[in-house]
Amino acid sequence: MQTAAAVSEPAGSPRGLALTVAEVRLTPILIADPPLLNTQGVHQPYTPRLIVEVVTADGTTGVGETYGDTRYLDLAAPLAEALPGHRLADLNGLADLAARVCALPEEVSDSVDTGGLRGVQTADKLRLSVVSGFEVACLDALGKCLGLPVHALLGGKVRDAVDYSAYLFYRFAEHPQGRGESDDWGAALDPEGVVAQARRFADTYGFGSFKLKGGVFPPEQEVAAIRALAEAFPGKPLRLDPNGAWSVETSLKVAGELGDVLEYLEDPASTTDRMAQVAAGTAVPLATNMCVTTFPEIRDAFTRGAVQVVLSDHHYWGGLRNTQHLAAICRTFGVGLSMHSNTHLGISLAAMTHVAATVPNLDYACDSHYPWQTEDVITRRHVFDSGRLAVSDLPGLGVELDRDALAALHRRWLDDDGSMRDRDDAAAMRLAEPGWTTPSVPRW
Ligand SMILES: O=C([O-])C(=O)C[C@H](O)[C@@H](O)C(=O)[O-]
Ligand SMILES: [Mg+2]
Repeated sequence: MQTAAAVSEPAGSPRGLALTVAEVRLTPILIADPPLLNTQGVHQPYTPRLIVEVVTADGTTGVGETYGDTRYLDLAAPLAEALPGHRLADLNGLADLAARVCALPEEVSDSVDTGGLRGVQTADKLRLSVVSGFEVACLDALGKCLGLPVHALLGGKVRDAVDYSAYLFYRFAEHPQGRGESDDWGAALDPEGVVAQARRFADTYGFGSFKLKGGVFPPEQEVAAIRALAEAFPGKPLRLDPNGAWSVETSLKVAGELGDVLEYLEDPASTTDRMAQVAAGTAVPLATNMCVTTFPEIRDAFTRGAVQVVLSDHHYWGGLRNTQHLAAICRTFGVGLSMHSNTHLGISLAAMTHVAATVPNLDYACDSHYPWQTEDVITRRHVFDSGRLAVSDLPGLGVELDRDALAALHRRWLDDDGSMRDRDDAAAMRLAEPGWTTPSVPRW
């Protein structure tokens, strides 16, 4: 085991070498995903992720995970090539290195694409999403070398367990045209289906708060589903997230109808401007993982009171340390903080849990898609107990790569004809509803 002093060893010394990246492995994979509905369409049967491994000169391996669509892979490749020789502890240098070596795709500029479920798509955000996977891998390796858990490298945990929330989706029983894997959840397309799904989440994982992904059906149907949840789970925190599908007027109407049971309303309307108008007309807190997903968006949104809770996603924000910086800014402005989740595996869930453990102002139970993911690349799946995950004190992230599982999921990626390698919920929906296109917002 290395000592903490070894972090500052000269790079050429034997101990310094042990803390230096010697090799990077990138493994794109496709993981099974159920037919979950959102305002853009339905999840494809398989979704891409990228697994990052950094290997030190003494053979220690650290793992990270991030989005795996082609545009992320294109940026990850040159960073992987440039990383050997980089010191694990030089995390600040990672983003600089990425800025130097990653040529951005031509179609991404700093001002394009304000739509989509992941908020703006700027060049910086795309690159930071890639950097996040490398940062987590370096932290995992560093922790293993030093015998310290990642939360200790981030300054130390302030809690021993992190609360998660049940992430409910309207869903089909099967993927359109019977593609992909089957499961036994059945369809959830009405309030009864949503309550049954919530009941199973509560019974299996002990979750005590519930988020419903909305923007799928006309708002009155989703209001009815939230009312049904409130009746089935009296007093439990409830959230509704239509991913910006509503107008300001519709958002205010829903806030008025559900104000007594909602913990917060998540991205009822798209854009900071619309969110500010909604916030001005309701006392229901507004949360976002769409209009504040980058540092440059913070000032406008916070000074206008457009959002009361930021749902951080360490991938978007550039890693675990940037998430801590975001937390400090939120604290300064009196804005709440929690965590967003997209389809992800156990490496990212471990990373989320480590950073969440270090943030004093983590005010709400975090989102996680993890219960929907039946496949993983770690040897022991995370287990929610009473809706919480214990914070690991093992060195690094505390997870171990399952090489057989990784190889099988990579094989699926290799065998794919290209149709699953970039997430496209609208394309998947067209198989159920020919002619479907991504609805423009506001949809209602
Ligand atoms: O909270 C959110 O907005 C999300 O998690 C966005 C995701 O893309 C979600 O809508 C999904 O996976 O369908
Ligand atoms: Mg959201």
